Amino acid sequence: MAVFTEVPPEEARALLQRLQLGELLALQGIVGGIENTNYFVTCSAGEFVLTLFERLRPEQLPFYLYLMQHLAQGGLPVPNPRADAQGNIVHSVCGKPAALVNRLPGKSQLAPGPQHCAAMGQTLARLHLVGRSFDRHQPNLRGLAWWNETAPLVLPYLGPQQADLLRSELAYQNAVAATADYAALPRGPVHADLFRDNVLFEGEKLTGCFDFYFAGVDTWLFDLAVCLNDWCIDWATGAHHPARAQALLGAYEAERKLTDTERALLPAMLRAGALRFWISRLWDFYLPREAALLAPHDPTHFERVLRERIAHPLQL
Ligand SMILES: Nc1ncnc2c1ncn2[C@@H]1O[C@H](COP(=O)(O)OP(=O)(O)OP(=O)(O)O)[C@@H](O)[C@H]1O
Ligand SMILES: N[C@@H](CCO)C(=O)O
Repeated sequence: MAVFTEVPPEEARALLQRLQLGELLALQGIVGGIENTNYFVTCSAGEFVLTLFERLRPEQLPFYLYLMQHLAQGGLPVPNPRADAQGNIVHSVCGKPAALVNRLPGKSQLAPGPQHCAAMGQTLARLHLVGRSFDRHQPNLRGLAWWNETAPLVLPYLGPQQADLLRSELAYQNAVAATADYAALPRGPVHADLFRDNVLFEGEKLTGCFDFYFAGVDTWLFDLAVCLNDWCIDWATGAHHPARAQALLGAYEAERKLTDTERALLPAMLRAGALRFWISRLWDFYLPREAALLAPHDPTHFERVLRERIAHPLQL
């Protein structure tokens, strides 16, 4: 359970009052996530999700919250943060920065078929296109600079083969990032963590994308690679699942065609997407915070995915 901070009902009531959302009817801690404290809040005005930010600094939050608002206003099924009478969307609860967003309907589809992947591809392309008119800027804080900083912290815990892979892949990604082709990739606000457990469906209809707290400005191709690495693989081996990958890419390209440079760099970005989550999972596993100990994600999964991406680059 990832409730790092217990929220007493009085604190939730005070927030609802500030936001003019009526009476508190129920407050329930959400078991699941590993980054933030989350509660479902039921009140007279409806159902909401309260998030207390445990790691992010208050000055980093407006980018995420205004991006969600921008995307929601652009017609995407994204939670829309509630503002107080002064227009503030970053609140304070139990001394932590916090946000209250509408609860989206639906359930995560953890065993998606091609139809779900197509819905994901279409929504991802729309998210990129609607994001073009968002005027705030914050880099992807889990990008190359963070990989370079964090790899030395986890290397001491790895065996020699893992350490070799981590060092050589990091060197490869630094080299890719220095090329003119990489600099030419289209970019904008990206979600950067759009895994199956951050998306909701009712049947085959995609009804929600949430957890924008790793979003940032980065290449659209990186975002696409993160999705392909989670939605379109054989979960046991990490190998590509061709039918699902085709469905996701086809639906994405029906909204926005990939450039030739993007097509050429997709195999490298698939490796980058695997490396990013291998490093963050190693970091959470070997250098955990207290509550994160309860449900660390398996780092070896992304080691496998990375080895697969290197051994069998995706042919478009
Ligand atoms: N707006 C929303 N509408 C419906 N359910 C939501 C919403 N936001 C969060 N949830 C629920 O809360 C759970 C945890 O949220 P979230 O994934 O954002 O937490 P986190 O700690 O940031 O997680 P992660 O480990 O994925 O980074 C989700 O799995 C989902 O069930
Ligand atoms: N999606 C991440 C967790 C952080 O959101 C992972 O699976 O490692």
